[in-house]
Amino acid sequence: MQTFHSVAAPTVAWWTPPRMQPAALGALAVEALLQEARATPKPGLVDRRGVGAHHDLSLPLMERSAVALEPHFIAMAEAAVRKTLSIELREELGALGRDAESAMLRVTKGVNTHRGAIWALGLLVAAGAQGATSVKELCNLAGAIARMPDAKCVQTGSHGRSAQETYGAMGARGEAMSGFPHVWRVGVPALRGARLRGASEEAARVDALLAIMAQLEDTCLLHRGGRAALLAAQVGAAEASALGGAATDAGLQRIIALDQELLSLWASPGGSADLLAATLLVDRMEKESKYA
Ligand SMILES: CC(C)(COP(=O)(O)OP(=O)(O)OC[C@H]1O[C@@H](n2cnc3c(N)ncnc32)[C@H](O)[C@@H]1O)[C@@H](O)C(=O)NCCC(=O)NCCS
Ligand SMILES: Nc1ncnc2c1ncn2[C@@H]1O[C@H](COP(=O)(O)OP(=O)(O)OP(=O)(O)O)[C@@H](O)[C@H]1O
Repeated sequence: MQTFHSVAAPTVAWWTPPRMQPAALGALAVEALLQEARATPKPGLVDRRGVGAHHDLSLPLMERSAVALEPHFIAMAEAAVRKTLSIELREELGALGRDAESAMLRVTKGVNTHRGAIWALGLLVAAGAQGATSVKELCNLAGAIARMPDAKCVQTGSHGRSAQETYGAMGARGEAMSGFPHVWRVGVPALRGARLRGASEEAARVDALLAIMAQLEDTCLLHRGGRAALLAAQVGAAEASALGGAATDAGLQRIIALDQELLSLWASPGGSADLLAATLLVDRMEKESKYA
């Protein structure tokens, strides 16, 4: 008769992926900003073709600004390694974010190249440094940090605030406090869906931008061109996506027509561009953390 010996159950060691290091997070944030700025064609925005609806921006300026932000993203990640999730961390990130804005303005001689991006990518880098790895975890944790009060943040007038007062738009703060829904629910699925359909990497990035533009209440558009500009951008982006996006001739034609519409309205979807950079960053962070 066969005897059965009891076998000790194997010890299950919970494997947690190693956290990404601050230097790596800073480098990925800059890479995402460069990829966003260079992605072409983007309606109304700076890209490799030109300056879009901007008199004070250019691709070389966006690139210099992005590179100058690297030590600031690293400092934000280091703060998030040192401190637990707390108001102290929120306040330190706020101070570092304001330092990063000052550095940006020094490099660009006063031009706002990356204000919204410092906010969004700074929060996401901090979430990565705290150990979040998946796209959803990163957005959730960044949202939790954004929802904490920062007593040291002095509220000054901004275009986003005036769009909030005039149109009730929640803007960059609202997007972050809601856990970046336009990144994990819209941008990342659009980026990965386009790649799966065989689009080139650049076309997939433009398609992710279109998906975000079609849904976002972008305070850059509202501030420059009111509800008419926001509607033109949302409808045009949705139509370009429906026609097949940047990988198809019909989609490309609609993108170029939208570019013309936005230029005639002197309007630019800067918030959507920031969330494209955030999308590219979390997409990479999730992949890198699997092998970190
Ligand atoms: C929250 C910020 C972006 C200010 O927002 P506000 O709407 O008042 O200002 P402003 O109009 O100058 O900039 C908003 C920028 O956000 C982007 N944006 C616009 N609409 C949206 C949107 N719906 N979703 C996301 N981003 C958007 C645009 O690029 C725009 O330029 C930020 O500058 C800030 O206050 N930072 C404080 C420093 C801080 O706490 N940092 C912490 C972590 S880095
Ligand atoms: N490729 C890009 N082209 C243009 N803007 C971008 C791009 N990528 C990101 N942005 C975002 O758009 C914002 C710039 O938009 P805009 O020039 O409308 O803002 P502003 O300086 O607040 O306003 P204005 O120039 O009307 O006075 C930046 O904060 C930046 O984060």
